[in-house]
Amino acid sequence: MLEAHDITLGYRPGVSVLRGVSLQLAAGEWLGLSGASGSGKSTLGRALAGHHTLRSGSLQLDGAPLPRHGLHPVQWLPQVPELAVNPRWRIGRILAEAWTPDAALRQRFGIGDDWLERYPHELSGGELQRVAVLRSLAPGVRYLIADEISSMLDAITQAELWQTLAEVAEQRDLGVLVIGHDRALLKRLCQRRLWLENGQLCAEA
Ligand SMILES: Nc1ncnc2c1ncn2[C@@H]1O[C@H](COP(=O)(O)OP(=O)(O)OP(=O)(O)O)[C@@H](O)[C@H]1O
Repeated sequence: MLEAHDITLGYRPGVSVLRGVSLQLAAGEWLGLSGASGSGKSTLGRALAGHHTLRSGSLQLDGAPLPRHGLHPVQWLPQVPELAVNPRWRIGRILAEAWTPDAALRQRFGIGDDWLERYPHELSGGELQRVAVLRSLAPGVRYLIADEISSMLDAITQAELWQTLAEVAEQRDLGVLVIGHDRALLKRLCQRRLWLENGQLCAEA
């Protein structure tokens, strides 16, 4: 279980983007998160993946603090995959730095063998997003924060990406927090959905 207890954080002194936010995400669960633009969804997603210093509150994985070093068991996947990869590395090296997915899994994500020799700018945004998703699935990763990851994909590629991710998540019992503005998509993917407003979370129907 991934848990946030009463977390508060912000960027500017005296201004908190999140104010006492608590949530629980179980292994194997898909949880949706939406809210108006600027409400703090990405901030919360990055915080869960250990990218922010909290002003107060805590994060726990199975009742213990999250590790400070090594592979983080919670991986944040940003909308813009360029943020997740080194632009000067070829795709093969980008993947290998995280782990070595086998050819069958690469194929399930539609990643061609010839891509491995290319640089990130030599792939489309949607292709690079699939690389970033596969890269995040290293053994030891338990939770994914999918922050608007499919909004730049066409409908068919989007459906294929979610289908593949759902299969892998089920096999590995991964918990997934899906952040997005597309409420129909969140409703389809997630058993439970939350809404972020004024720095606080509430349940969404
Ligand atoms: N690095 C930063 N430095 C300062 N302020 C930031 C930073 N990142 C985000 N903010 C501010 O924090 C608030 C929350 O931003 P965040 O990106 O978390 O919102 P969001 O709900 O994900 O928005 P969107 O739906 O538009 O992606 C916004 O007011 C934003 O301007």
